[in-house]
Amino acid sequence: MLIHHTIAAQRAALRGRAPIAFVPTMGNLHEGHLALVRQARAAAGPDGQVVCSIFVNRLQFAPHEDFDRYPRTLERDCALLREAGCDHVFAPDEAELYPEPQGYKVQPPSALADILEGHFRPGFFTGVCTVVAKLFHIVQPHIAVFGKKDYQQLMVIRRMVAQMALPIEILGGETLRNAQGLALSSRNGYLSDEQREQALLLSRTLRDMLQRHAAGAALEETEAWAMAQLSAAGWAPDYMVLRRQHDLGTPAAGDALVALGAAKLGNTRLIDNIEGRGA
Ligand SMILES: Nc1ncnc2c1ncn2[C@@H]1O[C@H](COP(=O)(O)OP(=O)(O)OP(=O)(O)O)[C@@H](O)[C@H]1O
Ligand SMILES: CC(C)(CO)[C@@H](O)C(=O)[O-]
Ligand code: BAL
Repeated sequence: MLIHHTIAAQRAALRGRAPIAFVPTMGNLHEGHLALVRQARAAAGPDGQVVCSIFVNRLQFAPHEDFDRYPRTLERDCALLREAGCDHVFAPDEAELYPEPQGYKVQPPSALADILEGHFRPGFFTGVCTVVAKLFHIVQPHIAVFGKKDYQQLMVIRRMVAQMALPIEILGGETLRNAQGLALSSRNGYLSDEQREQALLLSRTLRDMLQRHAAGAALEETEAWAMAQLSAAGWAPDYMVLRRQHDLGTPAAGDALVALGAAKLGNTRLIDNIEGRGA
């Protein structure tokens, strides 16, 4: 496995073997990331190349968010990636990826990017699309793998690739959870032991939302119930909603559903989602 800190070195190293399968991350890797890398390895095949990028992208963080304290653990990450079958780690610093202020940006359509995560993190998806587009230009992958844990992000990237006619197949990776159901996330590292137990409420409530709705509860009633559950347990929920899987619009009868939620537990903001089928 090779580690590259410059765009030139990454580009030069990738000449030759195809297909290239790419997993973009912000580092501080856990089993969820490694599952995406294994998925990329399987998709690339023994003759292809797997690239994982590690870059904490300032553009997608608001000034009050956790950019500065986001964990940077490159050495440990590289050891895990080697084990998981990665061929190249692309780990540029900010001066390499943004040598001048990034004035050219990729702005996704409002209908998809200004709802849910984008509503509570204004500009987030512009930051994500800009860095992902730039990484795509550098790595030029044939395949890229994104986790379903960031459900809306996966959808935004799929639409970007389709509308921009990028020759990249986007694969979605299932959300890895711990034994109790908590979605693995780098930000779980901010939680105390007690908060880790409390954090289970997020996935449980999402699951309960799907069940309640399937049993006949109205959409608004189910969403209000979920918000109240979290608030009563001391969380500050941003949203707890049922949407249709296809485009995150308001579901109609028979649509395949996804329950999505984001909430703060103490100072830590967690997101999760669970796919299901409605009444
Ligand atoms: N539990 C998980 N299972 C599968 N994929 C995941 C999981 N957590 C994150 N990913 C995916 O890994 C990729 C990189 O995500 P990122 O580095 O932001 O990790 P993260 O754990 O989601 O961090 P954060 O706590 O910042 O949300 C994304 O495509 C994301 O959806
Ligand atoms: C896709 C990504 C690496 C872009 O910075 C980030 O949003 C993430 O880790 O999900
Ligand atoms: N996992 C999505 C990246 C972020 O929260 O900034």
